Amino acid sequence: MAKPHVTMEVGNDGVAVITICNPPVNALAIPILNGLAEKFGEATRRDDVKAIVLTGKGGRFSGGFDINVFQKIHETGDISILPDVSVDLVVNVIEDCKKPVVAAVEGLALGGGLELAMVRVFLSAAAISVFFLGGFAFCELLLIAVVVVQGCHARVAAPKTQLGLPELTLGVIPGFGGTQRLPRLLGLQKAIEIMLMSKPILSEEGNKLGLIDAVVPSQELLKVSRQWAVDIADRRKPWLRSLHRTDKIGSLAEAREVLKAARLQAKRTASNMPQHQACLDVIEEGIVHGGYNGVLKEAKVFKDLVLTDTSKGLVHSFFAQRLTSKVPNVTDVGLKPRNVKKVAVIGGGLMGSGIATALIVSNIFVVLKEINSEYLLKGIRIVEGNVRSLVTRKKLTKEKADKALSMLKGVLDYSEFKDVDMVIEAVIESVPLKQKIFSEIEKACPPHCILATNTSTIDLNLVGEKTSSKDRIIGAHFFSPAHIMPLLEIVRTEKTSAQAILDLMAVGKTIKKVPVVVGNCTGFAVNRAFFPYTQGAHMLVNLGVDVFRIDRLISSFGLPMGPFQLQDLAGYGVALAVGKEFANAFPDRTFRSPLVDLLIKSGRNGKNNGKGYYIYEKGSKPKPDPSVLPIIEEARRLTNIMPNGKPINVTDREIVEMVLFPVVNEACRVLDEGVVVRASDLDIASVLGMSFPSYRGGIVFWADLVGAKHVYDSLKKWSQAYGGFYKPSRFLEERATRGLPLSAPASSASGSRARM
Ligand SMILES: C[C@H](O)CC(=O)SCCNC(=O)CCNC(=O)[C@H](O)C(C)(C)COP(=O)(O)OP(=O)(O)OC[C@H]1O[C@@H](n2cnc3c(N)ncnc32)[C@H](O)[C@@H]1OP(=O)(O)O
Repeated sequence: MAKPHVTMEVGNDGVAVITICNPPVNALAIPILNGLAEKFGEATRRDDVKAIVLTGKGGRFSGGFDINVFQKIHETGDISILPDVSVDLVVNVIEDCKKPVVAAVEGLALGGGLELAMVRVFLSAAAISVFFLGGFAFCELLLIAVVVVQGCHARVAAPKTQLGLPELTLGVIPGFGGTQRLPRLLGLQKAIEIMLMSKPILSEEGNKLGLIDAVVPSQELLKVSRQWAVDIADRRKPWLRSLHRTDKIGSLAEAREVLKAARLQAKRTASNMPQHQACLDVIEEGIVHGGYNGVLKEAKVFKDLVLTDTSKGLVHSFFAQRLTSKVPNVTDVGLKPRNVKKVAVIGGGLMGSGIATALIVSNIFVVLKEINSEYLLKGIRIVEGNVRSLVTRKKLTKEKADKALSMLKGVLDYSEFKDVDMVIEAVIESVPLKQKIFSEIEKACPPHCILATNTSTIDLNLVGEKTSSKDRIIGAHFFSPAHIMPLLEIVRTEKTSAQAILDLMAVGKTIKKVPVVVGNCTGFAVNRAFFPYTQGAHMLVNLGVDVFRIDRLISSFGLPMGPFQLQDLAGYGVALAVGKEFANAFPDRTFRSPLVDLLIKSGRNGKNNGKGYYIYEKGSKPKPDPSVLPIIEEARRLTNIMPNGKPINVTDREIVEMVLFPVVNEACRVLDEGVVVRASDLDIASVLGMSFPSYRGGIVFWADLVGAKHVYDSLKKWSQAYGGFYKPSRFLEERATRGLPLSAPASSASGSRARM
């Protein structure tokens, strides 16, 4: 593959077309920034160049600054590798260039990519200044506010080009001046929305808002951009005169109101992430003290944020998610995914209907099978409801919803199965029933058909025991609600063929899930690692800690709700069934709490009947129910584990750790047994399947930030005080004593047993 580079071609029209070449997304890697500086310098100097068009190769303008650089900083702690001179040279040279520059934007212009394209609008004239941050020199652009704009500028875009500043999703803020320019171009409200929600807009909307000058068909993009550049150079099109624009920002008082509302919103939705408030501070600086000061503050804050744990976690999550699509011996052996056009889903309950919904909205034809017309009708109604709710939430247009529903066919027998490419069984968790279904579908389906089960606990070898198609048997473990939750665990046995895995991965991507390939064990990767989560919480309650305090602390840590509210939401039946499954599989480390049984006996079933740990009333938030306290007391009396009969005294931090370290401990076993290909797969699975906060990077990444030694020492101390539930695993002990991160590959630690 060619190294990242920048090309320049000068045409007879006097236009130099400068092209960023760094597939697949033309990330602004350091060689690209250097290349841009060089080519802009050359174009500025050459007499035969009168205008410049900046574009990206391969139909994508640029996906922004190279995120690998952030990762390197996180690994080494060396912030000096952040480009200073090169970035500045680029900006400075582009800025200083006295020739018109037109950005020809296609596909996407994100982050630094969009900021490059925006440069000329806001910046009028530039000079370089050097200032010092934390001991190293950082060249930065100074805007001279009083100089009338000499440059000119335009952005021409192809239809449906994505324009956005998603830097906050990486724990930083826009760092090439985006915090200052976007509000001036789009107005404060819209710019804040784009930055804080990291939500791109399309070129059509950008055109309406004034960010894009023209939207033209892709095949005409370069031609029109060249002509535009020539027209500006020849003064047929006006030179944009943009001093420090404030026309779209409004008065200071109005701006402050908008910022205040945004701050409140960010406090509610992103309380643990510093980049949101920081971004608003930087925007405010520019509004109150002018764009120049805003740019200076942006540069400083950007560098501070790159070093935060939040940025480390989010950048890790970014790469971890993408790494899941690389599965040794599956994606690297030259196989091609086969086309899956028609899928049969067996079972029209919540899971089956959710899966069917996910498939049809992605244009895959679905045959939904039930055992009788009453159940079938119910299933179809659920699918219709799911699709309608996607329309209500503006995730789907009405036309697409109608098309999706036309791709669903309900059936009561197997006659439609003769040409399906995949079956996904989603019936109740009963081994004999699943075995019967699998031996039937083996006969009813064509020989290439993949036979998948959505079981969340049953051993796949058992499911396929009565078939002779073991290579086609695979787990497709969706998370509820299946049409919304982004994780798809693909469970393989020793016999599942690489082709079947690859095909299911491709289907997963088509239906916009993140497929993570895992091994076959009780609970697979996510449920297995998280089974001690609820038990850890119950252990604490039985040790005398307040239920609502635990929930509050876990929510403040960043999970969407605490373990008890989650139990209310899922229903106690689920809690009991799952608890039993894990107690059978891992009796040595199961804590048996009588609390759920007592709650059921007292007529509670969580959110389902409006009575759980919380009171559920329509239209209001769940309220802690004080009448649950005597039931908890009864549970404590039965377990009798409080030392000297008195509640334990624990800090807030210990509470969070006593719930989550047992999860880390089980995650260690998952790693040790090779259930996941790599630790980062478990990280992303925990984020997407359990809503573990992505800004903490996932369960293993977070544990490594905390430190394996601290996790190990704590668990050891608790296991001595409170028993085997906390006993550190062999893997954790080894990593902690050898000073190795939990995420280090098995080869870094002798004795680890990778089984995949
Ligand atoms: C100073 C500045 O203000 C700071 C910045 O600009 S920070 C960067 C801001 N930009 C972003 O956050 C965009 C990040 N990228 C994305 O959202 C998506 O990759 C995308 C929408 C561009 C493309 O999505 P999609 O087509 O699904 O491809 P996707 O699989 O995600 O990416 C393709 C490859 O490009 C890489 N990539 C994408 N954006 C990248 C970037 N900005 N830097 C480095 N690599 C990047 C991915 O890691 C992946 O690599 P792989 O093939 O080795 O796994």
